[in-house]
Amino acid sequence: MGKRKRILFIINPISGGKKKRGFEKRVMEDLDLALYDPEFVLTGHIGHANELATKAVADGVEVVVAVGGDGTINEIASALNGTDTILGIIPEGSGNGLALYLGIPLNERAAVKRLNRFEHMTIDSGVINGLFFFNMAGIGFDASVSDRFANDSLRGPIGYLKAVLTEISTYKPKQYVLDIDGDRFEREAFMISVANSPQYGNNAYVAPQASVTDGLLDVCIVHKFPLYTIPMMVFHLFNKTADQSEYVEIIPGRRIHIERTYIGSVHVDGEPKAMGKVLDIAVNPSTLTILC
Ligand SMILES: Nc1ncnc2c1ncn2[C@@H]1O[C@H](COP(=O)(O)OP(=O)(O)OP(=O)(O)O)[C@@H](O)[C@H]1O
Repeated sequence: MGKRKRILFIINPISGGKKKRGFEKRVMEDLDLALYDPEFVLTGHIGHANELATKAVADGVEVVVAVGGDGTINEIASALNGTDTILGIIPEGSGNGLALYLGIPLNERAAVKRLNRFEHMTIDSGVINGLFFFNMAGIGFDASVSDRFANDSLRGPIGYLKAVLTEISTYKPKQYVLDIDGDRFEREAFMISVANSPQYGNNAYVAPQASVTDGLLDVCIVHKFPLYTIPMMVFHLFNKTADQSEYVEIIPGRRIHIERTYIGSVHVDGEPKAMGKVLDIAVNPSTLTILC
């Protein structure tokens, strides 16, 4: 038998509103212990997963598994990005955008068993004002939603829905100037998402043509739309046809510069981050290896 691979499970105890009690015991039943030598640790605060993953990389751990949602994945993947350490995902979030896109099962046991295949792929990452993202970053309406969601104790898809419905009745479109690979665009937008993967989470596809391996980010500009078109917009989102909506414009690019008229939240893989009026975004091709 060859040397077993060190695998560290970093568990977010609050993500997705699930407690994850007994997680370690269940993993020990399903993980291939001839292949892996597992360790487990719980996160205690925001940023802790990043600290733990940075240490794991330095210690030569071969696989670090994010047990949580896109925020937990972001913290861990930011530490693994550009290194040889491989990311694993057990989706326990509210949206699970990257996991759903990669086809990782939402069922915990199935996701653990899938780690035993040790099949992996290398994906692109994005960077916005120095912060990495792997799924999606965005400004406007969706950033306001992530701000509201982060400050609400209700997690899970119901928590998201509540944040969306509260925000949609009051949100006003804003002015933006964009430069995408040297082409200038002036737009009034409801929101602008910069997509590495096609979906936010919960199978809501804002940029259906996006790919995590094409060396591009898809800039998805959602224009002001009349309220009566909301059912149609929602249909497009879940039918993977957002690019066919007359209110949606999608422009792929590698280097994106956005100027806005206000400072405030930008969401980075669903987590709100305070940023200024100027946003510089770029894609880094093939930087993160993930078990899938
Ligand atoms: N012990 C903890 N207490 C409070 N917050 C924590 C703790 N550990 C991690 N966090 C923070 O919880 C936040 C939410 O985590 P995560 O994004 O994984 O779940 P989610 O928001 O429910 O799912 P998704 O991003 O898929 O919608 C992250 O910002 C993370 O830093």
